[in-house]
Formats: sequence, C-alpha cells, structure tokens
Amino acid sequence: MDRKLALVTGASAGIGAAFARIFASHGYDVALTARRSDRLERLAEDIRLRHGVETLVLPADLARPEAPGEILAGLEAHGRAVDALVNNAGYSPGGFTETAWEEQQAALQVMLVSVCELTHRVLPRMVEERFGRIVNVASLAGLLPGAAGNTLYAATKSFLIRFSQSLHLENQAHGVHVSALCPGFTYSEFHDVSGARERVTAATPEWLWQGADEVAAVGYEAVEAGRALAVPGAPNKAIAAAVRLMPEEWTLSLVANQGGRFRKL
Ligand SMILES: NC(=O)C1=CN([C@@H]2O[C@H](COP(=O)(O)OP(=O)(O)OC[C@H]3O[C@@H](n4cnc5c(N)ncnc54)[C@H](OP(=O)(O)O)[C@@H]3O)[C@@H](O)[C@H]2O)C=CC1
Ligand SMILES: N[C@@H](C=O)C(=O)O
Repeated sequence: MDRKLALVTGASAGIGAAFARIFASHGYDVALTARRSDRLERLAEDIRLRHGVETLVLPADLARPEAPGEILAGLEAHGRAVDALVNNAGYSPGGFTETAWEEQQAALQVMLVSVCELTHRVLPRMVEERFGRIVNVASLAGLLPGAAGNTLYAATKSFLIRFSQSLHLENQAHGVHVSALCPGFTYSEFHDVSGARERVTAATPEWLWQGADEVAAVGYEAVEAGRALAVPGAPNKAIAAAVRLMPEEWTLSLVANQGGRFRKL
C-alpha cells in the first residue's frame, strides 16, 4: 500500500470530520472513528468519491478503556498502520461537582487516557519509519484557568498542550511532528452537546467564531510544518498572546468575571 493512513478520532462531526477531509485531500487514506457509525459511513463514502482514497470506518466509544486497542487491532486486521493520528474526540463534561464522578471519569478516558494510549501505541512505528504526524486537539481554554463549571475540560486541554510540546521535543529529530491545536469558538456540534449554545451565542460576537474546516486546516499546516502549538484565527492568537503577558491574578479575575457567560450552569 503506497498511501499513508491518517486515523481521526471524533470524525463523525465538526473539527474531526474536517480533519478527515483535509488529510484525504492531501492523499492520505483515512480511518474514521467515533460512536455514530452512520455518520462515519456517510463521511467515508463522500471522501472516497471526492478524493479517491481508501476509507476505513471503525466505530468505537472512547470512554471504554478497551477502545484504543480495539481500533488499532481493527486497522491491523486490514493490514494498516497509523502514519498520522488526530486525537480530536472531545466534549465538555459539565461542572465538576454538579455531575456524577462516572461522567467526569468517562471524559478523562475520552480526552486524556485514550489520547495517551493511542499515541503511545502508534509512536514507536512512526519513529522507526522516520515519519509521523500527531495532532492533539486541545483548546484556547487550555491556555487559561478553567472557568467554574469547566474545570476538568480546561485541565485536560492544558495537559494536551504540555503533552504535545514534550512529544514534539522528543520526536522531531525522528521525523515525527506533534502539534497541539488550540481552537477558540468553532461552529460544530460542541455547544449543542454541552447545552450551552444559546448562552454562548448571546455572549460572543460572530467575528470570534470560525468554521471547522478553517480550524482543521490550521492544524494540518502546523503539524506539516512541525510547529508544536497552533492557535487558529487572529482574535484567538491575540487572546493567547495577552494571556501569556498578563499576571496570573489578572487572568484569574478575568476568568472569574467573564467565564460564567460561556458555560451552561
Ligand atoms: N467547537 C469548539 O468551540 C471547540 C472545540 N474544541 C475541541 O475540538 C474537538 C472536536 O470538537 P467539535 O468538533 O467542536 O465538537 P463536535 O461535538 O462537533 O464533535 C465531537 C466529536 O467527538 C466524538 N466523541 C464524543 N464523545 C465520544 C466518545 N465517547 N467516543 C468516541 N467519540 C466521541 C463525537 O462523535 P460521536 O458522538 O459520534 O461519538 C464527535 O465526532 C474536541 O476535542 C473539543 O474539545 C476546542 C476548542 C473549541
Ligand atoms: N471554546 C470551547 C471549548 O473549547 C468552549 O466554548 O468551551
């Protein structure tokens, strides 16, 4: 098989579906995973028709600890290995104290443990092949303290940023590029799933929002170029730069005053 393969998690919607299309448009075969297999099948067919690449659909619930191993075993059964990995699946699990531990634990499994496991399992071959691309979809929220009600979400995204930066340093000499992508407000199903759509729409101007294709394109370019961190969009870049320069107490009081506008509680 000549073409490289990109595995995209959370490919049934939003930024993940956009990543699958972008990798396919650059000649990658794509393996799509998420829970909604009907969505994945439709996207797979569309990508096959548009780009003429091979598509594999591997439905899985990443909240199940067995899922990463099963996804990679599914690929192996097709004789395929991962050349590019996009750890994208994610959602906001809601307030830390307001939701059951099981829900917070599931979010940790989806957005953190499965990311580490998939990465850990695919990296050795990438290093051996002297080629690999890994994008971890973090968030602008990972560069800030989490607003009350967004505690674990922001913390997992902070983790992903540092995790990606370390992997970038460890692996760039081996031809393996690792990037953390930090989107701001992005049109997708994210805010419908979290139940915050109305509140967030009312609290934010339209110019702060980006399309999923635009955001994924920035992620693709960053990982190709070997940049460890990518913030899509000028307004988000300005926010990220301001946060870097501000004293920590200012950031905390900014989040304390404004954070409630963007969450469901
Ligand atoms: N939209 C935004 O404003 C921002 C989003 N992000 C991040 O971008 C990433 C993609 O989100 P986005 O596209 O916006 O949101 P969407 O809700 O549109 O997509 C989320 C994807 O994650 C998948 N997913 C959720 N739970 C699971 C699970 N248990 N197992 C497997 N897959 C799962 C969903 O698939 P399915 O339901 O079929 O399983 C879906 O494909 C997330 O990590 C999010 O945190 C970061 C910053 C801003
Ligand atoms: N920007 C989103 C997440 O990363 C949000 O609205 O919380």
